[in-house]
Amino acid sequence: MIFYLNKKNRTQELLICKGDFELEKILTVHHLSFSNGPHERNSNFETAIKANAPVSTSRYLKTLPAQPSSRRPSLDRHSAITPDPMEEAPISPSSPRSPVQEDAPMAPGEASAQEAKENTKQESIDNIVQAIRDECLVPSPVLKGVPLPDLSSALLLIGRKYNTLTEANQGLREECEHLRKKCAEECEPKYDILKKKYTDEREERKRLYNEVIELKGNIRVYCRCRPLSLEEIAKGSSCVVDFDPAQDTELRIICTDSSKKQFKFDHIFGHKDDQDAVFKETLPIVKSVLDGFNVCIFAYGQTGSGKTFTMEGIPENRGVNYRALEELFKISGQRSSLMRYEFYVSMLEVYNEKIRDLLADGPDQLSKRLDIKQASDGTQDVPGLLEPQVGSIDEVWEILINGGRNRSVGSTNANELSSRSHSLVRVTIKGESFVDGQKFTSRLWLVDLAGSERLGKIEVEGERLKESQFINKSLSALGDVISALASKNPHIPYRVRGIEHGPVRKQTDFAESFKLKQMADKLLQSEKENIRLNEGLQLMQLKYASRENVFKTLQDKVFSHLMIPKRRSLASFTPIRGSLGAATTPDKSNFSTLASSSKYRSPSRFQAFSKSMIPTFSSPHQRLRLTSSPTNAEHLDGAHHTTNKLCFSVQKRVIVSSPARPKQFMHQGHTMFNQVLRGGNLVGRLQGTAQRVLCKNKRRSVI
Ligand SMILES: Nc1ncnc2c1ncn2[C@@H]1O[C@H](COP(=O)(O)OP(=O)(O)OP(=O)(O)O)[C@@H](O)[C@H]1O
Repeated sequence: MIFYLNKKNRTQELLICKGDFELEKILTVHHLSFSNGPHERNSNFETAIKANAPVSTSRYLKTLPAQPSSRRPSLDRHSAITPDPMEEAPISPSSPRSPVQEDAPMAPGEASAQEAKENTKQESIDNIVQAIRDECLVPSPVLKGVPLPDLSSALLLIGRKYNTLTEANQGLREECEHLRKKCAEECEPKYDILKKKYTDEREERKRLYNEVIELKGNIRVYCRCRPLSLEEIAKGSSCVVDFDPAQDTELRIICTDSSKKQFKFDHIFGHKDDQDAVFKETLPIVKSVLDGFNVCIFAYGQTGSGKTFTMEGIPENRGVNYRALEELFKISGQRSSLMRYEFYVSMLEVYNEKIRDLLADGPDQLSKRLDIKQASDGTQDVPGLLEPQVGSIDEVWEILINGGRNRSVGSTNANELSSRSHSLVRVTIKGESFVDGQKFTSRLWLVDLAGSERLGKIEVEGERLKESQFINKSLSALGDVISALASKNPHIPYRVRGIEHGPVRKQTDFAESFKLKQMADKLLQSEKENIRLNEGLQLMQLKYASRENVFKTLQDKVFSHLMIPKRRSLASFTPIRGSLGAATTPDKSNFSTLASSSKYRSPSRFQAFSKSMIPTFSSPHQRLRLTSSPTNAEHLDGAHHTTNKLCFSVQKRVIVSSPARPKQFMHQGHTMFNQVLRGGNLVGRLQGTAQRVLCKNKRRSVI
């Protein structure tokens, strides 16, 4: 061991080297004085080292190197510990000779041996220095410039560098602490604001996303036309799809009778569109899973149309499943400072109406029957389904490959590797926000359905036939479900009525929806018309009520007029029988009977009598028309002039010649009218209208 001192101010550093010059550690020694001789120095060393580190001081002192003068550390005056000539020789075999030994005369052989030893020593020192340089604790460029033999200077430089760095480090620590405090003081309120902004922004993004989805329709349908296979080309088959790339939402299928059937989709991919183009369209909806939305993407179509190619793809041209998961991992990496995500993958297939776990190991596990159960939160689950956690896309790919191997496929004449089951990949995502601690679990379903098959065309039998029947049955059930969901049918023919689906159904026939819209418009129109007619009717009723009232008042007046001042003249009065439209001849004998009877004197009796004699009219209009009609006039002229006159006089009094009366009638009529209004619970608007009608009626009467 070698000790060197690097003294700085009142703090000194003890550089402890292992072996020859390999720096082992640096100890800080406080208030160490070396000025009073070696003994004191030794004891000071011991004290200092004891105070700083659990090391054996005597051992250190004994191994203090006695270097040749030429190589003795030329420490500066502050850092020098010169070896004590009184000390015993170093124990270390590698230590150089002591200064005492250096002065003794040597034999020539001994000298050359000594020289060889020195050279070896020098070599080892060089190696050590080189090692220090290479693995230097302080790789200082200054140190690299130090000449090799000047080890003490090198160590000194290391020490100095160390001190400087320690000071700098301390300074940086303090500065860092200061900045941290300042940052906490200044940024905490800003952080809260930012956090709130972030939360609001996220909510807004969710809301907008929902709106977009709503506008576009939750169910989006894309169509992909695969290119003709080599086999089809060889057979001379031609493409039955008529598709204009400029109009990427409309597609026509050429039927066998050359007629065309038109279909509409959200987007149509032609045979030149690759896997990437297809995936890009699904990307926004896939991304939404990371915001907590449940998503299902499924491929549906006839056998051999390219469903498995689209969903699974091939290793050199991977499909939606792989790309979706790759994207999810990518985005989760980008959001790693804000969110923590966990991914779990399951794979299952529905084969002949049985659920099989495709990730199960061995035939026993694979044949284990699984069921769909409704969870307490209303979601559906398959208890017992394996759901390994995945941390990277490579793990996912491995799982997809393994699961795919377990899938039931068979050969039909429509597709050599036809899927005989519906395959489902379920990705469960558990997310947690670092900002507000919000947690969610969402699911992405990637479904490759078995192809619909025309049994006559694919000519299957036995097991394949059974499979085909199951496939077609389940697809038809799915068709019913989708149809019911899309048309908002109250009865959904499967369990899951909680599904939210968008208001827009892209696959809808537009002509049909236009028809429906027209019908709805008509209905609305007729409802409006109905309301208008009802209002008219009420108005008419009011009119009628008010006129009836006027008529009643007139009638009363007529009879009171007849009864009191004209009693005598009534002797010549013959009541009119029957309707005025066919007015009867006045009958004097009747009147005589009436005049002599006691009934005559009683106004009420008279009223009863007159009511029976004077025809009633369905409306005041009718009465007015009647009294002034020429037919009536015919009956009222000649011998019955008095009666006629009376009639006219009544009319004249009431309607023409009595200016005070109409006002009074109007008041009475008004009061009655209000009563009618109240009785009929009619509103002020009608009241106003009716009042106008009443006045109008009155005016007409006066005229
Ligand atoms: N877009 C495409 N480009 C090139 N080849 C395709 C494309 N789509 C499908 N193919 C090829 O057509 C063949 C049938 O496709 P695939 O097996 O995916 O059909 P499928 O609809 O899944 O049939 P099934 O319902 O019987 O399982 C495969 O050989 C596939 O590689």
